[in-house]
Amino acid sequence: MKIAKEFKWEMGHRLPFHKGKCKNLHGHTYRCMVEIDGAPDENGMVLDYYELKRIIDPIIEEMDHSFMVCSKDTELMNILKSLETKTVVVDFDSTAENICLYLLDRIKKAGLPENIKKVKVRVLETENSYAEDELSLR
Ligand SMILES: Nc1nc2c(c(=O)[nH]1)N=C([C@H](O)[C@H](O)COP(=O)(O)OP(=O)(O)OP(=O)(O)O)CN2
Repeated sequence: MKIAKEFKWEMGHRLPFHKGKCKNLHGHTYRCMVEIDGAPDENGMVLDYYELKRIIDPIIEEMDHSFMVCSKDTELMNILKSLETKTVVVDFDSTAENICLYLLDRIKKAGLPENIKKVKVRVLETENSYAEDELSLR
């Protein structure tokens, strides 16, 4: 049985390697759908939506109203440091695909109950495009 919940955050980024407009500093209203797959418990719940929110919200909160920057983007790292603005420093370029893998890793590390066998994350950068991947937990 699968259940899912959608989360949303505002975040700036840039893709320094990009030949088009995405090399510029810009932001998105990101959305992600977190889907978990497992056996329902004796109350008929795979996981209480409240519990799912309790696990995922802190990860989303770290990114909300921040600027995601790759540690190799030294020019931008220095600017963000001088601005003393909220940043999320990562070791990858902030493509939707990489953010999706990042979220899967963070969710795995946050820990989900034993009955959850799989987690799937879909990251939407715009209304019209998404990246999605899934992870087996057991
Ligand atoms: N495979 C990927 N392609 C692109 C990514 C990405 O993460 N993975 N990212 C970008 C840019 O960040 C860009 O901001 C988003 O591009 P795009 O979807 O083309 O944005 P638009 O607003 O122009 O498009 P809509 O049609 O409004 O969705 C580029 N490519």
